[in-house]
Amino acid sequence: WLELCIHRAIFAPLSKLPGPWYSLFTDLYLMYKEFSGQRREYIHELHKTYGPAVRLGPNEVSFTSLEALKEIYQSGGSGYDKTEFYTLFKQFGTRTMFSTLDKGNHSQKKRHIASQYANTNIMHPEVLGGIQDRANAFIRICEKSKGTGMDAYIYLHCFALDCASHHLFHPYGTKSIEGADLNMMEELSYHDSLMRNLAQYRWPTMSFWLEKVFKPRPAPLANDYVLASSRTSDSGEHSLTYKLQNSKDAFQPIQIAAECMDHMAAGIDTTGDALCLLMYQLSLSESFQVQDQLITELSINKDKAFDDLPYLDAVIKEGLRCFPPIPMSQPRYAPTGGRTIDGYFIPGHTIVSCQAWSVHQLNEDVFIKGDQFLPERWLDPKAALEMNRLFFSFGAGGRGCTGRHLAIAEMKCLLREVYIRYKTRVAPEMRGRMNLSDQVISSRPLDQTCKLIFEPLN
Ligand code: HEM
Repeated sequence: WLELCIHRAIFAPLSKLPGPWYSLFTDLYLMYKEFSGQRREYIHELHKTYGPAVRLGPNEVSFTSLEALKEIYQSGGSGYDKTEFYTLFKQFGTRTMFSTLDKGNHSQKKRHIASQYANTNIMHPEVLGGIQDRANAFIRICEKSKGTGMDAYIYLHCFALDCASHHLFHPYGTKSIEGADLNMMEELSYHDSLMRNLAQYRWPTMSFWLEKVFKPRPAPLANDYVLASSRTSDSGEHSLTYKLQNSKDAFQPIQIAAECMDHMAAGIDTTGDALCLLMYQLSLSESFQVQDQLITELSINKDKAFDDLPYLDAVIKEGLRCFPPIPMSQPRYAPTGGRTIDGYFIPGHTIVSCQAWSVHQLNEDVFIKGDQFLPERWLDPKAALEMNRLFFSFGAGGRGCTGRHLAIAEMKCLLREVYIRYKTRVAPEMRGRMNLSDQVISSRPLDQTCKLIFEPLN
């Protein structure tokens, strides 16, 4: 033990990195922060104290610089391989594109999937029409609320579920906004599986016993729905099911179901939370001026496509920058032989990562007043170019978010339909706390409720 401690303190390459002294010897304190839902903020504070490269434990380092982000996530196209952390995201016992660890297997799967998420496919009437239909359904709920507080958290998550399932299974998408599949949205979004997932990740050899203490999260409605819908033989040509079923026998039925389940889960909380956190911010009195400017842009450009509205684009970008739905570390292994990152030698198999929360706030030369919600910052093309390089809400490189065009189309479509008709403000009876509550990799509003008032314009 003494030898090991001396080695870690003096000779190990990570001893040259800045970080708290105890991180040389143990990651117990990091684990305590993880289990108490404070990992993201803990790492953020460490970066504020120690700078852009911080040792988190004897085998783990976090970075915030552009150089590190490019090296870890974009070098060679897809960056470094994922760690076993992603095993937590297997579906039906199967590795999906997201939970595949190595580059080779990942790019094989991605070859069959990516085209269905390309912007040209998302803009096809079959896909866009589905999003528009769901946005119209959301507006009907706003109309019904008649100026009283409506829980936007619920209906925005329903919107996200309906849009994702439409893209996966068209014409068998859910209709949770109307109430038919509301239980499925609740089953997928209102759960508390942080402890179970973290315990499984940290002590995988004890899985058998952990299963007894932390019961698996049941999702019978979603499982049945996905298993049945992914087997239908008449799904739309632009849906993911169609593409996977016709991918030259590359996917077995259970793999198709697993992939679809993964994308449905990936699409609900991310897009739902992003919209909820953004609409809440817009509904605070301090953002009324932003809201007014958005309303003006929409009202004088009624005939324009949502992609031709620069202020709408800036509002969404700034929302995702300030409140990234995946604000936490995206862990990767340094390749065999080690690499130099940010001027430090990092041995092979060290866990390295960046977290969007810190990347977006601590690069103050690029994100000036980074802790403030200022959509205008995206209107200057030169500044936007710099900021885009550090924009990490969708990850980066070949393993970044496949669904980003779908998510952006959903967000633009919904915000346009809302702010062309309504001004929103926080309902007086709103008691829910909107602070970010960390889950395993994503964060969500702490109390999972957000009451807003939709006041008709004119
Ligand atoms: C605002 C909404 C969204 C955000 C912020 C978001 C963010 C992300 C991020 C950060 C990653 C990379 C995570 C990592 O490497 O650890 C990711 C991956 C992924 N996302 Fe999203 N996502 C969003 C919406 C969606 C939607 C709507 C879908 C599909 C319906 C989707 C499907 C995926 C998939 C399949 C991956 C895995 C990509 C791969 O491994 O190649 N996402 N997303």
